[in-house]
Amino acid sequence: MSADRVLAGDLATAAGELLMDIRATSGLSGKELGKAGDLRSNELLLARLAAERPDDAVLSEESADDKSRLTAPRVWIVDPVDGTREYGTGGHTDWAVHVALWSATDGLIAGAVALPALGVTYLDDPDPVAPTEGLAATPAGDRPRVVVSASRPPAFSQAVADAIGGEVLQMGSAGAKAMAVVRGEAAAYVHAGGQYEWDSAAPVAVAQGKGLWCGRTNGSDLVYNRDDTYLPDLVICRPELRDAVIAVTSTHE
Ligand SMILES: Nc1ncnc2c1ncn2[C@@H]1O[C@H](COP(=O)(O)O)[C@@H](OP(=O)(O)O)[C@H]1O
Ligand SMILES: [Mg+2]
Repeated sequence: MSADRVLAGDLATAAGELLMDIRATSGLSGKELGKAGDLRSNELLLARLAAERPDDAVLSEESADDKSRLTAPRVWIVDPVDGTREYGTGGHTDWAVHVALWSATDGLIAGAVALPALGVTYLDDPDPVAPTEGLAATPAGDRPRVVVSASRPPAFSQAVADAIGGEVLQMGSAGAKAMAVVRGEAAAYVHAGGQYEWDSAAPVAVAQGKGLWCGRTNGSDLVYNRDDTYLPDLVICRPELRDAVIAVTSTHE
């Protein structure tokens, strides 16, 4: 396994353990807990990357954007807490730590998504993931689920579900929703209306590694390490559903 992939996994796991510790011992909750978690997880990720990959650039949700990344051959794209709202709320499993590595020649070349509340970290390797529950409640039936943002569900959510004979399920965190597809708890994750590169880079690296289809809602490729980090829409789905999903999402722009 590549040393970069191992490092991505180690960093996401370590930051996730720190976040669990902060949540258990800080006495904070809600927005205050989210703020503390963002800050301390970011510090851990930046310190470890500076020590172990001093020549690489970093793009983090919680750091000022250093534009030297635009000419760097390798850029780590990290989200110290994805699903900050859910992290701050007791009892949620749908929040994540994202660590991805982008290369100027090959795009996303390593990625890890930790789901700390479930004690698991997924890597962008091709190893199969056994079907699991834990993010979503056990479904009543066997209809495929389309996971969408709980706070900002896209207007086309129900139309996508109808197109694949499925149902809509709201869940926090882009990483958790992407991992719900990886884990077989959902068939597709669709988003529109706003997001940034750090929200999707690591989830997409992992999902692509597992053979899922990832792209924009108009069917085009996701492009990372752009000057403007706004990357507002996203589809991650089982490859056989790609055409049916895009047929709906591409007409809703
Ligand atoms: N309309 C929007 N504009 C900007 N960011 C958005 C957004 N909708 C979702 N996001 C971001 O995407 C991530 C997943 O959101 P959601 O849980 O709603 O699916 C969150 O990241 P953070 O928690 O890292 O801020 C959230 O801020
Ligand atoms: Mg995020």
